[in-house]
Amino acid sequence: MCRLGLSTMAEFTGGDDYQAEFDPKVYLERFKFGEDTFGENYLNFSLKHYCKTFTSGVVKGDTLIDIGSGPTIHQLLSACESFKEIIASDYTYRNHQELEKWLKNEPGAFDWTPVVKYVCELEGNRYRGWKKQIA
Ligand SMILES: C[S@@+](CC[C@H](N)C(=O)[O-])C[C@H]1O[C@@H](n2cnc3c(N)ncnc32)[C@H](O)[C@@H]1O
Repeated sequence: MCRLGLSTMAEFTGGDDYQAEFDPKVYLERFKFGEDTFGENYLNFSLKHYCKTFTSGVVKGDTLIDIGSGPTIHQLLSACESFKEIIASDYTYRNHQELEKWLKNEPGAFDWTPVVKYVCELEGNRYRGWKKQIA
């Protein structure tokens, strides 16, 4: 059994701290392939595990609700084929704005193309223009 003491609990970052301090643009820097070693290591690791989890066929259903999506979609890519609907959510308005910008293809939106292509390669190239399916 895992017991969390008060000192451990106090280290969690609260929603208001994210609202005040979390900068989506800075966070997104780590999702640029080929530009940052730490970010690339994290991305490679997490994408491989998301792929393994969702292509296993064990984790699937009608609706997936992602709590604390931040300004990112990488965590949802491999889940697209396993759920009919995916709901991304976050506490901060700046993260909402960043995702909206990407959804609407607005200038300055983060370019997820290299990440999407990498995930498609991991999954055996099942790239089928999935963005068109986003409502
Ligand atoms: C470190 S980011 C993770 C972003 C993304 N899920 C990823 O894997 O890269 C954590 C996110 O959780 C959000 N968050 C923190 N507390 C939350 C809460 N109580 N409800 C919803 N989102 C929350 C923050 O705004 C922040 O965007």
